[in-house]
Amino acid sequence: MDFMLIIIWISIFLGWLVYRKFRKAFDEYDSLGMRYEGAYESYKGFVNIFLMRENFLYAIMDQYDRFKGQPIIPVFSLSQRSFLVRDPEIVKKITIKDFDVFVNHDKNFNEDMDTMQGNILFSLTDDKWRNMRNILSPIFTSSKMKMMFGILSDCTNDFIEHNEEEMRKSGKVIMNCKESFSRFTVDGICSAVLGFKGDCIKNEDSELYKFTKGIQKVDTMTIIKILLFMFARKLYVLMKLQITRKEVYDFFYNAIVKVMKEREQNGIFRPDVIQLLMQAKKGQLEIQDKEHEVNEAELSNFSANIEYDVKAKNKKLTNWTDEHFMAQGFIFFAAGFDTTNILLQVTTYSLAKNKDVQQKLIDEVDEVVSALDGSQVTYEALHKMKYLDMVICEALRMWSPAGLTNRECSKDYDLKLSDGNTLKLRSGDILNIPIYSIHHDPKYFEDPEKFDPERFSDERKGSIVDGSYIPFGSGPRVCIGSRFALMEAKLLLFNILRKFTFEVCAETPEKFDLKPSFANFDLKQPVVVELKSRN
Ligand code: HEM
Repeated sequence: MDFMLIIIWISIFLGWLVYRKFRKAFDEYDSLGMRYEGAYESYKGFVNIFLMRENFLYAIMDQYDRFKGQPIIPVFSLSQRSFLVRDPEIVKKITIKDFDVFVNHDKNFNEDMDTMQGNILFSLTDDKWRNMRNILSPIFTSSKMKMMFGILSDCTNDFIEHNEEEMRKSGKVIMNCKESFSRFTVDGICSAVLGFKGDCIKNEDSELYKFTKGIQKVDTMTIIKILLFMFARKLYVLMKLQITRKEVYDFFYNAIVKVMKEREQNGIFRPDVIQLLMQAKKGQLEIQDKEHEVNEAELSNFSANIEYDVKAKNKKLTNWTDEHFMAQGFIFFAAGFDTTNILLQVTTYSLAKNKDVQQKLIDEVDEVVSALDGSQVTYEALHKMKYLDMVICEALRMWSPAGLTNRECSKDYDLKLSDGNTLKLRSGDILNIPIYSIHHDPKYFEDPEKFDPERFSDERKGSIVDGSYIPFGSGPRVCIGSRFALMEAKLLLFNILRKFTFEVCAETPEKFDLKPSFANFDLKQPVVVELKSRN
């Protein structure tokens, strides 16, 4: 038989299998007495995302918009019952008030799927998560951030020197923000987490940079593996498949496990995350009491998160190995460079397009610079900058690099809804929290497509509905790296605006959109701006 014909028959068969799953899932929803999108529309949406015709965040937003007035929508999922949360009250309930019922993220991404990704903090569950979160939390307190501030300042200086050099050579700098900021964030995360200088900013041909670009690449092979895991899990496990490619695993094994051993043997100390992981592993790292209180300097930070106290119920439960700590190093690295890179891109674009906002920010930068009297900006001075925080908050609202998170329900639970109904949740149900959609809902943010940092001014921020602004998630499971990301982005923006302005140029896109993808937040058109010297 013709090879093409076989492929067509296999595709039809797989399509039918998927459709059958949809039908089965929706038969379940009929008893709930709620409106939901029919099997055919959901199937179409799912296929569009998987064939990379649309970005998943836009598809979710479409669904979110079609069900105005409904606090929660039953949605299709391949494995268990799944819902899309539309009401910030529910967000608060499941992430904070009744956190103990909703401790875990969707458990689908587990050790069976990938030994490394299944052990990252995001994937760990129940007491294992509690225990690891407790171990890791001290790494991200303000005192440790201050320790890493110097490391990041060095990377910032490299960035500025590199662009000044470019300006001297060519008279102007047309900056491809994705490229430039990802070189900066790889250098930053490399020095802060892995403890070695990446040199990606200054070395155009950096091998490390080429390698890191491929770390999170979702290629056809990865999609096939994910589908196989979803539809034929036993076969996937039998074939010993992994999502993380071997070269990525080996890189982190050498950079973390081997380095930890070397440092241990030779008594080497460096002020980086590996060192903190080594201390954490031995139980030598604790949050000082005063660090539980919100740091005075951080009170002006609207987007900074408070660390919750989460204690594992069974303290002796875990036998962590070096590989478990390697998984945490990996996620700090992987989560650290892409998210902050996106934040920097969208902020830069918004500043170039909104000259009045940029000028106001430059005025604040200049005020701080004159108070510094020629010295480098400090951690405290940076965190007291209110307008810088407002600008970052608004960029995170409009284009939060993590547009979706979720919680899994762990037992039967009556979810009381604002429309007076009760949704009877079952153990295993997934509640998706569409961060991007909520941030763009005019009910919570008037004129949501307008870039308006004033929403976060002292006068107006009080009117933001609790649970509607969640760029880093919410509750005890909130992003552990938020302080690091904010510090890194603010530090670079401060130092750039000290010397340059961002200008729209011929290559700057008129508007920006997300690239079609089923997992990634990536911009369709590269953000390009001109850097103009302020002298
Ligand atoms: C602008 C930058 C970032 C954004 C917008 C962001 C956003 C998020 C969100 C929305 C979550 C899920 C929270 C929830 O479910 O409630 C999360 C979790 C997480 N993030 Fe981030 N993140 C950023 C940067 C970082 C950085 C720099 C790191 C590490 C250095 C990091 C490490 C993590 C980890 C480990 C988790 C899992 C936490 C847990 O399950 O306990 N993130 N992040």
